[in-house]
Amino acid sequence: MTVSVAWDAPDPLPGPLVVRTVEVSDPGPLAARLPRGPVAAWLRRGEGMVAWGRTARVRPGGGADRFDAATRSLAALADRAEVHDPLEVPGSGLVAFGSFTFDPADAGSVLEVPAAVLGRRGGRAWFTTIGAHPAAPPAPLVDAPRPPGPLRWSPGARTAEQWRGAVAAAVARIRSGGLDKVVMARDLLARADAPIDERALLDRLARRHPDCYTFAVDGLVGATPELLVRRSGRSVEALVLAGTSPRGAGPSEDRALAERLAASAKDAEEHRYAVESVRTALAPLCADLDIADRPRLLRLANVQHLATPVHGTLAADRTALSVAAALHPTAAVCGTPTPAALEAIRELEGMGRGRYAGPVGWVDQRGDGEWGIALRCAHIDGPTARLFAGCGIVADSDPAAELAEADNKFRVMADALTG
Ligand SMILES: C=C(O[C@H]1C=CC=C(C(=O)O)[C@@H]1O)C(=O)O
Repeated sequence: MTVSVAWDAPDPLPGPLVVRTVEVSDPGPLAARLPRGPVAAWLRRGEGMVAWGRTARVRPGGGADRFDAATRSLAALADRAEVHDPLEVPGSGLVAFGSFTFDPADAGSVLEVPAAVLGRRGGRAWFTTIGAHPAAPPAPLVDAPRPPGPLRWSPGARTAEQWRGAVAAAVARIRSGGLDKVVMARDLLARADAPIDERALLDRLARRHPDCYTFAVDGLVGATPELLVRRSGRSVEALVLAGTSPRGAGPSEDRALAERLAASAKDAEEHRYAVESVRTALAPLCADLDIADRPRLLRLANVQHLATPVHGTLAADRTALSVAAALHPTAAVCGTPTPAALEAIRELEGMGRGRYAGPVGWVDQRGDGEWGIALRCAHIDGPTARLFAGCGIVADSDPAAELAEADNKFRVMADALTG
């Protein structure tokens, strides 16, 4: 396996990497500050970070150790960094944004160090420059992002009908034994007349989905509700999601749908597998681990989910990325048991997931960071967007209902693209 660190300056590395963080006055909505060019973002409820430019990029290739390979490259970079960071809050100083493939067999994972970062946490804002030359401080944008114009839509790897058939095949496989749950996903393609400006999507997503984590890393853009891990010192947190219902047209239908979700044995089963996969991964890493006994309801703009909060204390020092690596893939996106579910996904989905359903987020030089599961997202490549949505399948799943659920999940990105 190859690990490459590609610099936008000539090799070998251009002397020490200078990282400078300064406190700045409130910059207003972060997404509105992004200039044109490569961007990265992690935003929720007005806090988080936006980043631009590219000082270093690591492409660790495929393999189960792609997370370790990226971590080693980042550590080598941190070793030669000269960091001036008077704030020392999670995300200040040297920070990298990453997005990893769902399937260990797939190449395409990326960890990148931007040239400039604008962040806000707990009401304090900062600006960081990373690189041999200081980047320009954030200024009001002269080139406001343009939303995509008219789009042409087409099916991805499978038509709706074919995907329903794949879900039926997954149900049959579960009923025949050896597999308890598998998450089946599908993709959808949209094509614009001109390159899609990710900044317009970020702005819409962050405003419409304040309870989700709006993210962008190397063309993967979305708003995920699922927190794989937040690491702050020895403290870790996660929010496990699985089990979904639509939103109602009004409050009473909404409540009725929520009650049906809470009472559904099928959704409880889906959810239980996801929680147990997180417990199994975190228990060996934690000195204490607190997982709620019963899920609560998480209401989002287009769906409602069963959600279980998780809190723990790490037994030994580990970076946020290393904890994310230990957790991936949870049964919220793969299934139970993991190897049989991964095999079923490879055989039945008929597509490569790329970085959809993989960890996406950031890690700083202290090891703090936040990683979500890349859901409700699209891969933007020039004028094309490839949207993804998946659903947990258990023995009692109904393929038609799962198709409707996937359509609801597509809406997050479809609406961000269309207006
Ligand atoms: C796989 C996805 O959602 C997961 C997260 C929450 C609820 C899910 C479900 O109810 O099936 C999925 O496990 C997706 O949005 O593509």
